[in-house]
Amino acid sequence: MSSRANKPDTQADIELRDCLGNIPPRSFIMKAGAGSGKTTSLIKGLSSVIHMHGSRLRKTRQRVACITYTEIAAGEIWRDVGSDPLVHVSTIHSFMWLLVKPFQNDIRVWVSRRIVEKIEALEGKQKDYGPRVQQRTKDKDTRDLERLRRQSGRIAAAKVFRYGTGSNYAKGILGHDDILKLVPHLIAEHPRFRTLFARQFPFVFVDESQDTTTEIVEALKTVEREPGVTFCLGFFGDPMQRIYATGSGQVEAGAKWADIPKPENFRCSTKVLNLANSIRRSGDDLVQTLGQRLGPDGIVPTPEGSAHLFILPADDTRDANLILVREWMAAQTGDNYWRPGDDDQERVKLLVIVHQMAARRLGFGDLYAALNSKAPSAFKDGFLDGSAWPISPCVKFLIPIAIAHNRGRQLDVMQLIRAYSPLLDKDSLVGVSVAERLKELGDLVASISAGIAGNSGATIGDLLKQVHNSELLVLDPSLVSYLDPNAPVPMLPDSNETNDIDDDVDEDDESGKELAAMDAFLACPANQLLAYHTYISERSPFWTQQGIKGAEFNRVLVVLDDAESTHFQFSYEKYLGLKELSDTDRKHIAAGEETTVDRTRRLFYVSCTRALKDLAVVLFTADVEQAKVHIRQLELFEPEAIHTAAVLLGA
Ligand SMILES: Nc1ncnc2c1ncn2[C@@H]1O[C@H](COP(=O)(O)OP(=O)(O)OP(=O)(O)O)[C@@H](O)[C@H]1O
Repeated sequence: MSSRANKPDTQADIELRDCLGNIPPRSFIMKAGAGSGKTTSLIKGLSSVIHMHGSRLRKTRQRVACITYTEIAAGEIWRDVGSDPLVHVSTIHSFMWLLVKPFQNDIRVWVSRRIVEKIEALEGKQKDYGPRVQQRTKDKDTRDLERLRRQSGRIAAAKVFRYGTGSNYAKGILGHDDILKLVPHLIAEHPRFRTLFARQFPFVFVDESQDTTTEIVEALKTVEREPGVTFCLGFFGDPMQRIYATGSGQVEAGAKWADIPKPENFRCSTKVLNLANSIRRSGDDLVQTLGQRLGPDGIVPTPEGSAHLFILPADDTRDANLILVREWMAAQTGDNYWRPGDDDQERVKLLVIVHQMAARRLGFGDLYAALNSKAPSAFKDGFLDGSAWPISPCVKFLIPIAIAHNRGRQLDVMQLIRAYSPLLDKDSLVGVSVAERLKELGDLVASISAGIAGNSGATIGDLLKQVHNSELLVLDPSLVSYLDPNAPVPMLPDSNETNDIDDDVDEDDESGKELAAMDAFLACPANQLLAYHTYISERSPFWTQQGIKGAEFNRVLVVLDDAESTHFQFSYEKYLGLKELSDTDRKHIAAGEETTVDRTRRLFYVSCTRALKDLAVVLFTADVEQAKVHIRQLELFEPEAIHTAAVLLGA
């Protein structure tokens, strides 16, 4: 077995084993900070289940389920438990689909009801149209309603229901969102479903539980409470590392559950850990201690490391100053890898929330403006990790396939088609010559690649319409609604226009905002997707696909820059007390709801705690001196580790 399963036991691992060995096994939560080894404990826990209960589980054809955040994490965990078939590791969506797939009749009933609900919601919306609702919103609603009514009439014709990336009920395809709603519904309404679930998987562990939706957490807890079933549920998470608004944050332990603390940090150097603890002081006050690291020759001392803050002017010296910071860090730490080089990605992990000006410089200014400036908040959030529904098919399929095609990696092209496209499914090949279909696919891929990685001048709208019309992908219905042939051709707004709006803006007209954002998005040149992809996969603190979450790097450079930011979910200046809170923030505080400050603190915490040894934080701000005086009082960084441009002069 691999290294993670063989890490030395901590007290938490011993308590976890006690839970698993208890008769009946006891459910638990393990809440612990960054780098505390939660995933390591989870893997050790899975190994313990195999060891303690394996032969019984095998006889009764039962398995242990482990839910993780990404396919990549799932693969790593499964390998860490020796690829044991007793353990089923998967993402939440795949796991939920595995549970629900055999219940085809119940799915059909649910889908019919869901369409009726959607129709009723739209009809209700139409009745309540206020004077400000645009005619285009009304037309779109009418088209959506017609589509839903058509689908409703065709449900009976769907032979089986399958799980896909987007949903198309008439074709029997359920999307991600459907699965996350369907399963909690079946769990809540059908005792038999709860019993069968627990019988199949008597142990269920959830990693990164802070980002698991509240509905799923509650549904799992309902199974755990079912009388007469044996079901051991374990949540591993850290509320301070929640990055999605839909995440449950802190999972509360049930009455008889164990609440297992894990106070050590095995990842960060002493200085980085001190900073991490300081960041949490204004949050939930969780304090971590240095974990004792054991090497083959005994205890390995924790490196002292460093955590520096550079407060620098927010002007056109930014890029030059970032290079000077790296030079300074190299000289200070004696680590040459701080200096820029050809293999820069391997050297320093740069984490930054991009803003309008940077996006323009990096080559995706229009795309940024479309999905940020006046866009609904769900688009802004999902922009930073590629999960927003307009852009997600581009991130998952169109961009990777264009890259693979251009590099001549045919195997990767085919793998992507097999994973995402229904065009090679058995059903879709009935009566079609395979050679013809492959030729059709080849042409489509070439055209997409020319749009994204070539100079065909195609817009994102052109590509998505092509994908939709050829049925290359099943797209999310929200997106389909904009690709309708009757929808007017979108126009690209002037990207140099200042689109900044205050965060106190009226949030009521979300449909109007969505229309405007989608117009701009579909009109964007498709070749901006490549630059955007480079940003999110290399610099975004939110990129979970092969990710920042759970990842660690020797040298981390975190850039805090609110300038021109239209991403009001985050503001480093508000977090650091350099900018006044808005009325909206105050309203949220009064209502006990989370604020920009809470979200930014979590983002800052996740970013800083990726550093194994040395960390440089660069704050670009208008008034450097005032910021320096203020930040010193916060006691986040050690006073001698707070610098201004003066320190860089000799670098
Ligand atoms: N018991 C241990 N002894 C020594 N090192 C450990 C131990 N447990 C974990 N580690 C090491 O600490 C680091 C962090 O572990 P892991 O990724 O499991 O933490 P985590 O709590 O899941 O992190 P995060 O929540 O920040 O993503 C890894 O390098 C891991 O190998």
